[in-house]
Amino acid sequence: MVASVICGLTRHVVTRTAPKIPVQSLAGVVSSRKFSEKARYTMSYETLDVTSPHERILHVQMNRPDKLNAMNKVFWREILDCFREISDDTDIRVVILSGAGRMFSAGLDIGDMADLITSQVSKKSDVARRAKYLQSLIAIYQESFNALEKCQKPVIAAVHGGCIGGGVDLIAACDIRYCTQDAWFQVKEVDLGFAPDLGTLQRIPKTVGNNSMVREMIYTARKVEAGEAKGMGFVSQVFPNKEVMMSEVDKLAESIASKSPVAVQGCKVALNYSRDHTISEGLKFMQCWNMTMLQSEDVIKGSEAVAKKAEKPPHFSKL
Ligand SMILES: CCC/C=C/C=C/C(=O)SCCNC(=O)CCNC(=O)[C@H](O)C(C)(C)COP(=O)(O)OP(=O)(O)OC[C@H]1O[C@@H](n2cnc3c(N)ncnc32)[C@H](O)[C@@H]1OP(=O)(O)O
Repeated sequence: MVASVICGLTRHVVTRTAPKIPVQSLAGVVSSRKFSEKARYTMSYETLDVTSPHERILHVQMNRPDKLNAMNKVFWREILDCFREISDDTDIRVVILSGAGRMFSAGLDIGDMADLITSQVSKKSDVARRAKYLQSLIAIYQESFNALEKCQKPVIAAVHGGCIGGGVDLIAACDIRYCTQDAWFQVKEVDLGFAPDLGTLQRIPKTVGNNSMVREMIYTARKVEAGEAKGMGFVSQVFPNKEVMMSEVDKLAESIASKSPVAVQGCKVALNYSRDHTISEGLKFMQCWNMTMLQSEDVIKGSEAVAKKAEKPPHFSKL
C-alpha cells in the first residue's frame, strides 16, 4: 500500500519496477543512431542535460543551476532512468558526471523534502506507518545512486565548487573523481541531525585509506577542501579551474573509451565484486568471468597490437 499513498512518488516506483529496455535491444536490431543525434538523451530529462561530446562518451550534467543542483523528486527518478539506460547502451563506453552553474550540488532539495514530510509523512497517524513510508523512500533514493555503481560503464565525476550531502553520496558511487581547486566536500547530514543514508558511510571508508580522516569529516560535517580530499585519496586529481578539468576529463574518458569494452567492463564488475567479498571469493569470480571473456576477439586484437607495438589501439567492437 505504500506506493499508492506516495502520490508524488508513484510514477517513480513504477519506473523502478519496469526498467526501460532500448527498443533496438528488444528487436535485436543494430542501432542506427549517430552520435550527432543527441535527441534521445537531451529531450528526456528535466534535471539532467545529457550530451555526447565524443563518440562512445556521454556527459551527464546535473542541470538545476538556479538551485545549485539540489536533488528534487524529479532528479531522483531521472538519474536512475538515465544510468539504467546508459548501462544498456552499447554505443556508450564511458560516462562523465558534472554539475551546471556555480557548484556541483547542494545535496538534497530541502524544500522538496519539507513538502514531502508535510504532505505525506506527517499525515500518517502512527510511528510504524511513518517508519515504513520513510524506509521505502530511502530505499528508492539509494537505488538512484546504486545505478551509477551498477552501470556497466565507468563513471567519472568532475566536481567544481561545493559538493554537499547527497552530492558526496553521489560521487562516492562513481568510479573516478576529479575536482577543481575551488571544490569542497561536506558530509553535512550530522549538522542537520541525522546520519547519511545514501552510500557515504558505506562506500567512502572502502575508497579512502584514511579511516580516521573519514570519520573526522563525517562527525564534524566540516568542509574538506580539494587538496585535503586529494591527500586522503577521495579524488585522484585537482585542476586549477573547471575548463581545464573538463578538458582533462575528456582525455581520460577518450583513453578509457579506446580500450576493449570487454576488458574495461570486466574490470568494473570485478572491482566492485571484490570490494564486497573476500580475496578468495574475488579470485573465484575472476576464474568464472575470464573462462568466458578470455575467448573474446578483443584478447586477440589487443595481444596482436601489443606484440606489434602498434601506435594506435585496435578497433574494438561494441559490447
Ligand atoms: C531520504 C533522504 C536521503 C537524502 C539525504 C541527503 C542529505 C543531504 O543532502 S544533506 C545536505 C543538504 N544541503 C544543504 O544543507 C545545503 C543547503 N544550502 C546551503 O547551505 C547554501 O545554499 C549554500 C552554502 C550551498 C550556498 O549558499 P549561497 O549563499 O551561495 O546560495 P543560496 O542563495 O543559499 O542558494 C541559491 C539558491 O539555491 C537554493 N538552494 C541551495 N541549496 C539548496 C538545497 N539543498 N535545497 C533546495 N534549494 C537549495 C537556494 O534556496 C537559492 O534558491 P533561490 O532562493 O530560489 O534563489
